[in-house]
Formats: sequence, structure tokens, C-alpha cells
Amino acid sequence: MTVVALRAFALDLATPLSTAAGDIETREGLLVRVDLAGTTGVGEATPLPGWTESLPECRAALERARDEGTPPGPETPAARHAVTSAYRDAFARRSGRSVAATLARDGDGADDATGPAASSVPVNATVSDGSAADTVAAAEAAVESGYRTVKLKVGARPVEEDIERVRAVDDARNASRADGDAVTLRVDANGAWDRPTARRALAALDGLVEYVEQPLPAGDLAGHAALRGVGAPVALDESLTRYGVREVIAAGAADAVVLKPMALGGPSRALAAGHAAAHAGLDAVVTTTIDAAVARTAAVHVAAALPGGDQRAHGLATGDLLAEDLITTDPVPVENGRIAVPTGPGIAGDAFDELVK
Ligand SMILES: O=C(O)CCC(=O)c1ccccc1C(=O)O
Ligand SMILES: [Mg+2]
Repeated sequence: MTVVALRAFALDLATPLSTAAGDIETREGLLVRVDLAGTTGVGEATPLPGWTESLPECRAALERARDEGTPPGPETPAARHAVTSAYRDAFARRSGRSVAATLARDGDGADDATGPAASSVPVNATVSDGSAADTVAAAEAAVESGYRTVKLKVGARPVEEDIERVRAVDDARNASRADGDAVTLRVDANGAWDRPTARRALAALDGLVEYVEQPLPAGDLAGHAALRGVGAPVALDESLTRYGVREVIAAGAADAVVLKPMALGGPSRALAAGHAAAHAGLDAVVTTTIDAAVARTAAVHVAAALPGGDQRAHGLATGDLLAEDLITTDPVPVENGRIAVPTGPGIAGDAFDELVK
């Protein structure tokens, strides 16, 4: 397999995503085209410092891959994501199957046969930090458009205000809920809290939210282990990226894990982490780092290939956070809170080929 072309892109968000770790306003990255014995594959690197290498480091790794044939290593996960997902694309296209079909078939070894990939996956709406009124309005709009899981960014304001925000959304969901039409809430603190604050939040949010994502800083595995059972379940995202799934499992630090293929080095690695989590009895959710269409679509295939991937909402509804995307027709639009998994060969057939010549 050879990297034959690179192309840089930059995309603004429609409105900045406001989180406890700062605002995300723009996403820049590179598209990669590979050749696998005459078959084309396209992949995307959209680095996000804090989660991955920087853009210059990513570009340098991809230029080395193109010019010297050196595969990007674990220190440049976004570059590795681009090359390995392009390879998955080409490999699947060669056999006329979708990436999800090839991933589900490959599994994580023979003992991990997981059955066919899901044909669609549920996704959560992603709601920025904001006032209680703005948060309720955004959550209601999401539910109105069909989402059944809503994730609120928390940790950017005093914890009592965040608890009030969640209670306000809960009140609204109970007031408007028709029978059998439950709405699930989850929150993401992006590592903002200290241990006492996290204890307070998890106790107060018990029964209100499905889980609290990354309540404590990434490095505090022991703190997360001690938080389990205090109240709402714990999901780890930044810690998973930093330590890997095996250390998180060994530390007993999480009830669920959040898998970002861009930060983990590509679809196959993200899927392997999901299998390891499932073996240990942990739920796994796939999300983007607010990627462009190629990586977002690749991540949908990963979610579809996970055991139980069609059960729990994934953080893949991030396309609408962008003001514009690489192509005008979204291959993975959200409809009624779900994304249909593309069935054509590869990530999305030849939909991306024109983008990187
Ligand atoms: O999970 C989602 O709903 C969307 C993805 C998301 O929140 C995110 C996007 C970019 C960087 C970090 C994160 C995060 O999950 O912390
Ligand atoms: Mg997160």
C-alpha cells in the first residue's frame, strides 16, 4: 500500500462548541489517498491537540508516509487514523463490502465473532455549555428533531449550576414525554472537576443521567475508580485516550468507555478497544473529535461493527456542528436520532475520490 496524495482542508464550526476544556471553533486536517494494488482508498486526519498530535506533526508524519513509505506510529494517532482508515477503505472496496462488514467479520480474532454489522446506529445530540434556558431549548430542539439521547457539556461553570441545568432538562423531558418515548441524558465534564466536586455531581445526577463522561482529569485513574458506585456511572474518554483500554480496565476506573478513532489511531484500533471493553463488561460508545465527513463516516462503520453497537447512542452526530463539510451530500445524515450505515463498498463508495487526487 502506498500513500499517493495528500490534501489539506479547514472547516469552521457553525457555532463554537463550548466545553470545560475550551471552545472548539475550527477543524483543520488532511485527506489521504492510498493505492492498494490498484484499488483506491481515502482517509482523513483531523488532529485535535490534547487528544492527538498537532497539525504540523500530523502533516510531517503523512509527508513521510507519502515520500518515504514510513507508516505513521502511535505518537501521531491522527496521521495513523488517516492511513489505516484509507487502507480499510481500499481493502473493503476490493471485496465489494462496506467497512462495517469487513470490520464485523474480522472482529478481534476468531473467538470474537460478533455477527453482522448493524444497519443503523443511534446517536446523541451534543449540547454546548450554556445557561439553563439555552440548554433546555437546545435539548428540546434535539428531541423535537428525533434524538432520544442528549449529551450536555458540563464542568465549565459551578457544579451547582450544572446540576440545575440537568434538572431543568429533566423536568422538560418529563413534562413533554409521551409513553414509551423516553429521552436519555448523559453529561461530559471533560475532566474539569476535582474529587469532592465530582462526588457531589455524581451523587446529585444519580438516576438522572446514563453516565458522566470524564468527571476528573485524564491522569486520575484511581480517583475515577473511587467514584464508581458513588452515584451516576462513570465513562472515560480522555483517560482512555491517554492510557488505553487495558489500563483503564485494570484500574477498575470506568463503567463505560468512549472511543475516538481519531485519537486511538484508526478504526481497527478503536474496534479492538471496544472488544476489550465488552469482554470486561464495559459499554463502549464511539465518538468523533468533530471530524469532517470522511472520518465521521468511518467512525459510523466502527460503531456498527461493535458488539451491541446498535443499542447505545454514539457521539457521531457532529456533522451539523460544522458550518460546511468536504462534500455537500452528507453520506451519514441523522434521521430520527439514528444514522444509517452506508452499504456501498468501502467507507462511502467513491463519494470522496474527487476530493484528493
Ligand atoms: O460525543 C459527542 O457527542 C461529540 C463529541 C465530543 O463531545 C467531543 C468533540 C471533540 C472533542 C472532544 C469531545 C468529547 O467527547 O469530549
Ligand atoms: Mg468526552
